[in-house]
Amino acid sequence: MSAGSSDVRVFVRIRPTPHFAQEIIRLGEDNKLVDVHLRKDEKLGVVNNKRYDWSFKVDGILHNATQAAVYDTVAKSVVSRALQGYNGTIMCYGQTGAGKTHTITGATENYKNRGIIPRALQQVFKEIAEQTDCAVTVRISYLEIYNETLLDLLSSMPHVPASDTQMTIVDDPQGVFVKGLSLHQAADEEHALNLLFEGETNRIIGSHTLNKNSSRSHCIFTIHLESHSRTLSNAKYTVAKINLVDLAGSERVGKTGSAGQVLKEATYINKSLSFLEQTVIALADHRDHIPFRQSKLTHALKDSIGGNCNTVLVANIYGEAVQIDETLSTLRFASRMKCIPAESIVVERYDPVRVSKNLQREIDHLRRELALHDTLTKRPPAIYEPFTDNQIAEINSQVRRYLDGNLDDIDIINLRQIQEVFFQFKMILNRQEQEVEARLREKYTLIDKNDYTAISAAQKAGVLDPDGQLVGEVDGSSFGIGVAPFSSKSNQSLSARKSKGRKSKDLSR
Ligand SMILES: Nc1ncnc2c1ncn2[C@@H]1O[C@H](COP(=O)(O)OP(=O)(O)OP(=O)(O)O)[C@@H](O)[C@H]1O
Repeated sequence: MSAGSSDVRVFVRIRPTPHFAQEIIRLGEDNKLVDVHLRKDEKLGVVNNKRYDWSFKVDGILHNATQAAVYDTVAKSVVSRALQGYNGTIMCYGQTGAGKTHTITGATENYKNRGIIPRALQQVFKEIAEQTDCAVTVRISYLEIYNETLLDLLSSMPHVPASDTQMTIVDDPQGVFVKGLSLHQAADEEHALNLLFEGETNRIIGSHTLNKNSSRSHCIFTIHLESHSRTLSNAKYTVAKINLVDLAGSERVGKTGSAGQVLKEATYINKSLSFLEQTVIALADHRDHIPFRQSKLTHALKDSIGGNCNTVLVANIYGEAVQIDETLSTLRFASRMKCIPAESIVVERYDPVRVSKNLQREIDHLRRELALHDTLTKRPPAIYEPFTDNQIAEINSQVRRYLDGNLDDIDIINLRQIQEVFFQFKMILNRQEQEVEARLREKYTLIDKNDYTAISAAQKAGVLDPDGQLVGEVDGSSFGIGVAPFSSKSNQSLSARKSKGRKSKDLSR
């Protein structure tokens, strides 16, 4: 497991407009400061509690930036690091119509204006082609969260089995995953782009005053990368994912003129974004409890916001004066995201097939090594295979002869033979104990030494004295205290004690 430092990084992207409110929104010369200055409301008087100035520190401002420049600034390093095994998330947040979908997906009809996802796919396959030491498998999934329901945007692909069961978000020690979401292996960039276009056509889009193509859902396009070494003996491999998140935009329904279904959707969107904000505040405050499970969105993003992930937020703002409340709200969210701690690590896994092959190779090597030593020291060769029935019978016979005094020593040959000798000793001992017990039962009625009722009855009958010693016979039967099975060690001594004296001759028969 290796670590890499990566705080949550935050960029502000401003949607181009001829009416940019430069008297209200001032961009720092270092391109890292956004100041918002509101004109004092004369009607409220000179002294009032209303705040008029804000300053937001970010990692970069993308003003009039091309799609290519946005990609290089925001995404390039996240993708490169994902190919080294670090999880990455790029998330676009902002009011409706501010340019989130334009940033993350871009204009599909215009190659120059393609967004982060198609560019990330291009970079992934380009870098994979350049790698000589690793073989990387790319898989794609595309999740939509619409009105708190999980939908698979790639379920219409061939080979995806129809499923009646609802998808669920599962917390797994290896990360959060969506059970039931289809994963599609993509052999090349073209194949991966087809998956993106397929998912795009299935997205739920609505229309309102601020955006005629407004996303009515949150969408997470995930590139799953599994990287195996080309050196076959190397069993380690890494798994990483890049989540590209296009959030639905917050909206003031009065402004957007939403009604009916679009209004219902807006309510769900605003509610889930409010839960996202609460989660971000809890993470930034290092609270013990983070309310990830409050909504599907926060649950699905549980391991994608900070923590073990290179997380980048693009805060999309619409820089017109009339949108300043929404801009302020987006910038506040952005500055909270910036406080979330993150330290991504590469989690290495082991390929069980390669591990087993390596171990077999190691065993073969050690056997050859041992055989060489045996030859040099003129020892009998070690045996690695299980004993045959004949070999076991021979060892059993040796042990018997040893116990009977007909064999002085059992030659030690190897570990496996020692284990078999011990096992045969145990078998013979068990069998002898059973025989002894059977003979005792012929002579005695054995009483369980813990069966106090039976012992007391025997004492009353006068066959056992108060110390448990045998004193007589009842109806011709002798009594002894023992327990079945007789071989139980704790009781054996007592039985033996009972047997001694009077019946030892019988036992030696
Ligand atoms: N940087 C930009 N350059 C050119 N056009 C842009 C830019 N940002 C946004 N647009 C245009 O603005 C319109 C709205 O953008 P987009 O759909 O991306 O907004 P959104 O934030 O995703 O909205 P919603 O939350 O409603 O889905 C689109 O027509 C888009 O092409």
